[in-house]
Amino acid sequence: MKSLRYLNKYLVKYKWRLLLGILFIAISNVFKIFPAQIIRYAFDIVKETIVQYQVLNGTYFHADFYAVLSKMLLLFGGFVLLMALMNGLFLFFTRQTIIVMSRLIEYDLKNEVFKHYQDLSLAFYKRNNTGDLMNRISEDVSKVRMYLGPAIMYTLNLIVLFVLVISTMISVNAKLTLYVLTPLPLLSISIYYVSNIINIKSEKVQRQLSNISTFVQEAFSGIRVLKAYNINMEREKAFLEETETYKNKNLELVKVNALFQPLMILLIGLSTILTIYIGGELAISGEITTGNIAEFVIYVNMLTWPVAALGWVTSLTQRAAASQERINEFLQSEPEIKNHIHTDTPIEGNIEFKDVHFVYPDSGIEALKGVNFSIKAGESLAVIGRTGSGKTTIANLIGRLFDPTQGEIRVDNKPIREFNLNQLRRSIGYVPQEVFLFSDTIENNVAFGLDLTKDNLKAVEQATKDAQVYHNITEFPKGFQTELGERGITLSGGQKQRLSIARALIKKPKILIFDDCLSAVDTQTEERILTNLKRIMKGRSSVIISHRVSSVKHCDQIIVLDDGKIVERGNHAELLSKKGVYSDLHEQQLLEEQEA
Ligand SMILES: Nc1ncnc2c1ncn2[C@@H]1O[C@H](COP(=O)(O)OP(=O)(O)OP(=O)(O)O)[C@@H](O)[C@H]1O
Repeated sequence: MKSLRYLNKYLVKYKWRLLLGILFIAISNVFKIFPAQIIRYAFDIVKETIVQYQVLNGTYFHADFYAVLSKMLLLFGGFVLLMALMNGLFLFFTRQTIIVMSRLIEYDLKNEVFKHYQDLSLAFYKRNNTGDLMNRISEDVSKVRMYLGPAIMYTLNLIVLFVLVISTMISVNAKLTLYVLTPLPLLSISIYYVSNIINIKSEKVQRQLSNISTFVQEAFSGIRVLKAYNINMEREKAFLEETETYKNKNLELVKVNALFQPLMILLIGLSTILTIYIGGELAISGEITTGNIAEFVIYVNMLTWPVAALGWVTSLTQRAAASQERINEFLQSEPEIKNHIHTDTPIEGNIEFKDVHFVYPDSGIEALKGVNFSIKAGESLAVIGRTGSGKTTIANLIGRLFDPTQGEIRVDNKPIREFNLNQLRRSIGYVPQEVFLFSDTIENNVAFGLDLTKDNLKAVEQATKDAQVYHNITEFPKGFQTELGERGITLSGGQKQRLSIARALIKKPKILIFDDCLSAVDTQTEERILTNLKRIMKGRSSVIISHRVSSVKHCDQIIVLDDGKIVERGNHAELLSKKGVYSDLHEQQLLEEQEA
């Protein structure tokens, strides 16, 4: 339960709504109590006057007496109706304050969790799977909302009602009060157990539903592979198994749910029977009136739902506490990469790696083992090497997605940590190996956060021209407004890569990093992109990571990586003359090209 204390700051933020809610709960309950007393009064009047009415039978006053009595009862009826309406009105206000407060806190909490997610480092995302991250921001926050809304509302309601009803009941007859309230704790405890079983079973249903969603989502996004391997039958069978499990879990839940209502009605009925039986005895002995019995039946019925809700609320609160604990666990995880500098210093683009070592925290793999190089602003550096040699790691370290485990990275002759992290990342145009396009228009995918002003629209056009993808876009019937499906499935691999390049170029970055992003582009288009790059990147630095010699041969400096170490360095001509790894790679790729 301690974890829920975290939410107190939000309760303080919305204190006025909460206080108003409490006031409305109190008022609505007062309107609930009055009708019971009016009914008791009416009962007693009818009981007392019915004898007189019978005595007057046949006299002149008989009809008048009837008219007065029925008018009075009609008035009482009207009163009860009015009270019910007022109760309803204040119940509406209660929900408008407390339930709205819970929705506002849910909104704030979701935003807080998302903002924190954004600040966390890549290592955090490696450690936690996407499903878990999504669950905490959606399901867990919803469970916490149930505590802030219904749980708080029903608890307050119960407290207010208890004070009002029980004190009224005791003032009528303490003995009867004691007897009729006895089954209520039993009701509360049983509801607690039943709702716990319901919750456990619903969670199982929910989990199975997520399994089905993941299954279906993978089936859609991997549709090409599935079709190519023609394994429709196997997938259908697997899907059938998943839905069968879902059905069975749901049927179990339905069974327990079916128990819930009858159990409640049984226990409520038990209290009513007790009220009438013991109340009847007390009325016979003259301790209470028959009107009091009617009044008590109403009180007992008024109490049963809030008392039953107590069991439900306890179970809700326990679940909310567990969810909040999971949320807190994420909110308390600190980003490994911290930003201590909040002032912007213009970045020129000089980069220096001084004996940089890097070990991935989760796998323990030493991806870089003493890497040294420097790039002056305006120069281009190529990184070439076998798969797994550490090329992407260099890109990751320049963007401070990780910090080196040993050695130092300097930008403009200053340790990289002394730059505002946000500004550093804003100054870098990074084209990753795996292109990710959002389900949005081409225009928005390239502009990527920039306002679509007239100037920016021009820049989008220019960037796509520089990335050699403009003519592809204009060929689509909707041009730049073409919507890209999930992960851009309407585009070819090469088109996606070029769109991703355009997205980096539009930023006019001081440092441009191409991480093997020309692999799906033919050599002629590649040549044109690289020529455009020379023009755009004048005075800015570029890092081109590739497997292909054709992508790196024009760079000012080329480093060849092998198992995290630089094994050769120089420009294209120098490396060819060395007749080493680079020259072998060049020959091999020339041969492959000729064969192709
Ligand atoms: N996030 C990570 N967590 C743990 N280990 C990693 C991570 N990323 C890369 N590695 C490991 O670090 C080593 C270097 O990886 P890196 O991605 O830098 O290679 P690369 O040269 O870019 O390879 P490729 O050309 O295939 O992209 C590899 O052994 C890889 O398995």
